[in-house]
Amino acid sequence: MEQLTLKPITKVSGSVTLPGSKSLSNRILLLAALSEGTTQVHNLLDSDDIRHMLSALAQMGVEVTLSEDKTVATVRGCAGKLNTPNEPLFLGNAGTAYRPLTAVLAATSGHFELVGEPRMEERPIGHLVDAMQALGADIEYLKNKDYPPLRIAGKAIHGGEVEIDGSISSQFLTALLMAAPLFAGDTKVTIKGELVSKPYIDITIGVMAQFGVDVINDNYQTFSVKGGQVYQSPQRIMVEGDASSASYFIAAAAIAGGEVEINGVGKNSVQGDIGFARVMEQVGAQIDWHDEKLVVRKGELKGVDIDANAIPDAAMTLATVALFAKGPTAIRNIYNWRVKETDRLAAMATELRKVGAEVVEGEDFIEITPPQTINLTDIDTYNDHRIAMCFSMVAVGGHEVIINDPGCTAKTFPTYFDTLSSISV
Ligand SMILES: O=C(O)C1=C[C@@H](OP(=O)(O)O)[C@@H](O)[C@H](O)C1
Ligand SMILES: C=C(OP(=O)(O)O)C(=O)O
Repeated sequence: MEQLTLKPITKVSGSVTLPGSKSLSNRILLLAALSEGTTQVHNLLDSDDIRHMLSALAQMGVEVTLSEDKTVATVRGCAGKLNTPNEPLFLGNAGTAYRPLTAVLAATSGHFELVGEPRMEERPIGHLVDAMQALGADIEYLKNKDYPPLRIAGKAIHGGEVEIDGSISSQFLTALLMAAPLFAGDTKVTIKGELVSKPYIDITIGVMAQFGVDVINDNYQTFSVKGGQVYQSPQRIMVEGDASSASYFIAAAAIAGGEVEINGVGKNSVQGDIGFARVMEQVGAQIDWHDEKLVVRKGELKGVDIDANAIPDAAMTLATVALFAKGPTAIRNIYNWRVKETDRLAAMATELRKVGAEVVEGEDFIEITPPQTINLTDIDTYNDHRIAMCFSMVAVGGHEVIINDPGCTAKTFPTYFDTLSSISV
């Protein structure tokens, strides 16, 4: 296994440009593919999760041309008509590819098998399949009930009233909303349970609007979408920088600044994870907010106690910032960390204890008390890009750390360690 030794970093300073948002990139690619018209997508993320969406679209006959650096894509829309692929669609561990494709393909004529990495087969999808089956979709589990892989016989879906459980992942509702305009009639979706990760629904509704489809959101309880629509290409669309990826540089500057300019997200960001910057202000970071960039400096850091349900990805970064804050940090209402790339609550607790922190791992929370001294250790990353990136904060805090399998950042940020090194002193 590859290992990366990060030497102690005494200061970070300079400027970084964020890669495009994963959440926006995969939503935009799928809607561009389903559209009438050709869409030029700028600042597309080049990472594993996006590659899986691109190869699935190619297998279904969608023409996509990529610039040499793979950040500009020209997508020739198929106006809702996809080909039956010859092989199963392999979607890695990309939730933003697997879940939306499940709903959309169930409403598109053709036969499809959706497969993924072993971990994908442990990530639930039953709430989405239940809702689609209630609408008449023909979706079959190929191994275990409620989990991928799936076989889908696409067919006309009539729409109507449907309930969906929103308590495990917002991606199920995102998927249903993205498919709903393809249904013959109108759809009204009612949420069962408390909807998690709400800001991702705003991203979905925002992107759908850019492709000409309105969603009526009644207080995150019911959502209405008109049927019988074809997405309309906006012709040119720009992917904002990735706000979850920004979290590592915000944290690094707060711990070891220097001054770091982070280009690509700012006060106008459409991504909920920009909320991490507000949390870091509470922790003690000094942040200047611009329209499309943040400038972050170090501060006196103190532990906070937050409900992180709205920012599940960026909140992981707070767990390693906690190592360098005064007093304990609590991150609450994050049960669904357990069903992501790995069981992130268990993995974070284990690795934080290895560096010396005192950790309480609850069913849906984690409390971290910083250690007196940081142990030199290697960090297991569980094929989870965010664990690898989060634990680079140990080096940023002035302590050598060894990251096992650093290549796992390829899921969303293949150049992460080079970018961190470019601002490290
Ligand atoms: O819709 C999206 O783009 C995402 C939603 C979130 O998942 P959950 O809704 O499962 O929390 C987030 O963790 C994931 O990285 C991306
Ligand atoms: C949870 C994540 O990914 P996915 O889109 O596969 O759910 C993530 O990127 O942290």
